[in-house]
Amino acid sequence: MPTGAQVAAYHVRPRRLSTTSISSSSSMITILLVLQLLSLYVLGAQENASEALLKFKSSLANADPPLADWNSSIPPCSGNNGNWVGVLCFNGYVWGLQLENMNLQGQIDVNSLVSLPFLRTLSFMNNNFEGTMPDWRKLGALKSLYLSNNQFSGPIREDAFKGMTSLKKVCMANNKFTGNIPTSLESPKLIELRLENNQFTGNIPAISSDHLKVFNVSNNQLEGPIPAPLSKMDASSFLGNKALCGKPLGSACDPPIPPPDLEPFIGDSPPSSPPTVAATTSEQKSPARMAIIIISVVLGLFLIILLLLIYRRSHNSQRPQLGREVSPSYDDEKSHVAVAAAAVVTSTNASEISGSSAKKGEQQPGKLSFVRDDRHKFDLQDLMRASAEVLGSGNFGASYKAVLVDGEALVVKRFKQMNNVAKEDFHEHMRRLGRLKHPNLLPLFAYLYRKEEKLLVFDYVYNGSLATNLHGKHSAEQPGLSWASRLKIIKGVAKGLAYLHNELPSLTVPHGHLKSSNVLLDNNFNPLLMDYTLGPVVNSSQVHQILVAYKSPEYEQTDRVCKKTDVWCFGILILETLTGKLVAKYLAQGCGQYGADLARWINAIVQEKSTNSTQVFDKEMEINNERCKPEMEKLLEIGIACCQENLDQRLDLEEALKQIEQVQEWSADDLRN
Ligand SMILES: Nc1ncnc2c1ncn2[C@@H]1O[C@H](COP(=O)(O)OP(=O)(O)OP(=O)(O)O)[C@@H](O)[C@H]1O
Repeated sequence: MPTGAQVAAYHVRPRRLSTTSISSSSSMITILLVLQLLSLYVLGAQENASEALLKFKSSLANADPPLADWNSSIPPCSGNNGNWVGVLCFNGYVWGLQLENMNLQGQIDVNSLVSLPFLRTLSFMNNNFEGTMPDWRKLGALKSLYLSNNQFSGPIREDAFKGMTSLKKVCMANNKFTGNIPTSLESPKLIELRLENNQFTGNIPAISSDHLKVFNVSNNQLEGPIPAPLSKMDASSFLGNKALCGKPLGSACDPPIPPPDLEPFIGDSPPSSPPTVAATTSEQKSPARMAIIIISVVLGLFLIILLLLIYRRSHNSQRPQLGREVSPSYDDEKSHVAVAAAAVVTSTNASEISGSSAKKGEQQPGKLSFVRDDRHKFDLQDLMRASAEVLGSGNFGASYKAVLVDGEALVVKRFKQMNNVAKEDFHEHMRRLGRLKHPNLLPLFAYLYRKEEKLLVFDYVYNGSLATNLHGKHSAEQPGLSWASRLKIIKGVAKGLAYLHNELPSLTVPHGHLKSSNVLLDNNFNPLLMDYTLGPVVNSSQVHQILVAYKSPEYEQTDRVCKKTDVWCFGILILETLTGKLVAKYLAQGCGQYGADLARWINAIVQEKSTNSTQVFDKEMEINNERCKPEMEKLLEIGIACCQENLDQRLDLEEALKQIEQVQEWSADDLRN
């Protein structure tokens, strides 16, 4: 975004020119002329911007209807307001394009954007752009570039970002990029780089920006050592690759293979003595000798490995094995939980070791604390023996599904941003969570306390989350959620929330992290809230970044959250459930500027509702069923009333629940008639 100073500086250019050409006789005339020139200049700039954007639009496929209001009858910007959809303005200038979720295809005509001097941010996320990476270098002043969730493919040239030294955020996740990660991405100002879920190969370049906060290359085909500056990132940022090694992953890297020109020295003349001309000549003449050397080295290595294996076997049979035995069929990602758990074991401090069966001197796992009496207990070793897979990585860290030997499926969630709370306070809070009991809450049943990280253990829920059910692929066998299911889910969520509010009246925001991936669905599509009531133990410096509640308008405006903040999160959940529109990226850390984007997301739904109330609903529901439609509309009204920025106008939870229950009663009546 251009600063006022930048814009002023830009205005000054024509002023200097004009002052030189005007005589100094009358300063008044000068000022008038300057102002006139200035306004001509601004008008000119507006026209340029219109032209540039219309040229850009003409290169797109499917631009109408989403960009239908892009036309020259009105300038793209008035002050800080964008008159054209997706155009971000400052002081009358275009500083960004945010063309997301529009099903856009075709070419991105970078050249046409060159004449927008203050363009700093571009987002084309969640569209259908295909083909190779456009050449952005002509937009050298760009600060953020969001291309995630498209179909871009092929390799990216090494110098694709050369000279773009202002880049702070680059998001290219969920495309089909191949080849190496371009080294030109090493912008010194980089804060965020997201490349996950592509097909990048080779090594990770040494990206070393001091500002880097978000980095993700998971689910590519990368290999080799993780560069040292990136070792401070979370391990989940590197999962699902071909063969990455080093910190923060558990796997150590192999020592580097000696360069080929050193090989002739092995077992021959000492490395320090330079090869004689005679020796060199004889080596060149004797490939057979080379082959013998290579074979002996390979045989030697084979023997060493064999000896190591024999030693490990006899060693292991003498003492219990720590960590899961990784069967050869497990892929890298699945075995990672064992690595994670092993990390917990090896660094557990002695006072936490479960005592009863511990033999002196043996390494023991940390002790799991169980918070419910109605569950059978097991220890961390059982967990480590479990087969495991990564479910995903959220704002806190990764979550793993682990199936115990007896077939019980669990979810282990790692939390790293909970290390500022005193140990006893943490235990007390976990016990408090353990006492909560409601049909719409997923119960916490065990946890592990370590200073640097915490593990929380829950039941695995087979039907997935509301998010995956809403936004995943649907087919005849797996249809989308029906209206009745959605209503049942919303009602259950409201009841779970109301229970938390009643049970925890002293908490400012009793849930604090409500979003569709934190609502799981049991076999009967009853919702189960998870990740609730974590606010009191999350590091206060990170709550804003991590918890959804802290992305609310009131937090942005007043730095405070309140009970109605949960209602705001609930309102968004209702709108997402009814429209099927993806909101996750607006709530996620990083990609996208939060406040304005989310407000726009809500407003777009409100506007769509007023122009065509059927259009706004997810087509997967029975939108043409005349008996359901009034109910859907009523629920939508409630959702909107929960999303009001103004706290006085926003429903309180009790009222929202009451109104939602009425929707269901009408539904039952309707169906009976
Ligand atoms: N108990 C569970 N049973 C089944 N799936 C689960 C369970 N817990 C989490 N998941 C799913 O695993 C995935 C990762 O969850 P995780 O909680 O780590 O991230 P998130 O919900 O996306 O973000 P956040 O960390 O902000 O809560 C999500 O799709 C979530 O719905």
